[in-house]
Amino acid sequence: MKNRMATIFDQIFESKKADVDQLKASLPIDELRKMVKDAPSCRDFKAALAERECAVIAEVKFRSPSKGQLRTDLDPVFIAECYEENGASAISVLTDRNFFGGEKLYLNIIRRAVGLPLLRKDFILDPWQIYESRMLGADAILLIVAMLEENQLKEYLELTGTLGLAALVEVHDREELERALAAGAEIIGINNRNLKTFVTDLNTSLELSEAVPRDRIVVAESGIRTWEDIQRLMSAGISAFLIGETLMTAPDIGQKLRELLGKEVPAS
Ligand SMILES: O=C(O)c1ccccc1NCC(=O)[C@H](O)[C@H](O)COP(=O)(O)O
Repeated sequence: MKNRMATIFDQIFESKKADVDQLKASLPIDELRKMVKDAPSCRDFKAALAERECAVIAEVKFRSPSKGQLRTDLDPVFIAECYEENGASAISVLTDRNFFGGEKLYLNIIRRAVGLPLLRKDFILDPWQIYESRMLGADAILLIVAMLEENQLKEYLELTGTLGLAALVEVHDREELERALAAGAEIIGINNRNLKTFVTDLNTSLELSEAVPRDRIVVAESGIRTWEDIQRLMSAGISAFLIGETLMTAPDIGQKLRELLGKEVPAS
């Protein structure tokens, strides 16, 4: 990982690396590579974002490092169906168990229940996980610039494309954005969450999106709570939004999603 001040990513990196090392020992990458050949084709994540004026990637996320447990009724399929019925463009599925209460199995069961493209939200440190994502039923993966060296980012982006997956390349600041653009990222996620304080600030997306060429898709990530937030981001030309906590903590998930899409006025 690149040299910088310690953040939550350092803890996640150590834990993830230990998991991946164990997995690689039990299933060598060459075996996994052979298995991928029989995987069904991917749903088009990028097109799903591009075709709407306001595209929400709705996240299935039961726990977070910043807020702890978000929801106790753990029914990922019910939540995904609710997202699809109420206008989501894609679904983000947390598969990290240790920090986010996710499961890899969720990708498989959600894929069988809905027709939307699925983003595997995890911490990718090794090509093994990219092949694994394809096997698990993901249509797109998250590549976090802060967790990857320059050559890794390029290599992983290339492999992602070769396997038919899309990549959401996540940045937190100007320097990471430049690295993402130089690596050829087509979908740039701008994360509004400060990794040291966990405070979210939509100005991060507003400011950094100005430096993204118009032929790339910008996804504003984290801390989006209202239709007004979305309108503010849309006025800066952003048209895709990754939303977890606001949906997962809502008493009526479907209603909250319709509100975020401007299809329903919030109850006062
Ligand atoms: O969600 C967290 O607390 C968190 C902490 C540290 C690293 C990453 C974290 N979240 C990952 C995400 O990118 C969010 O799940 C995603 O952008 C949705 O954010 P939100 O709508 O604020 O749940």
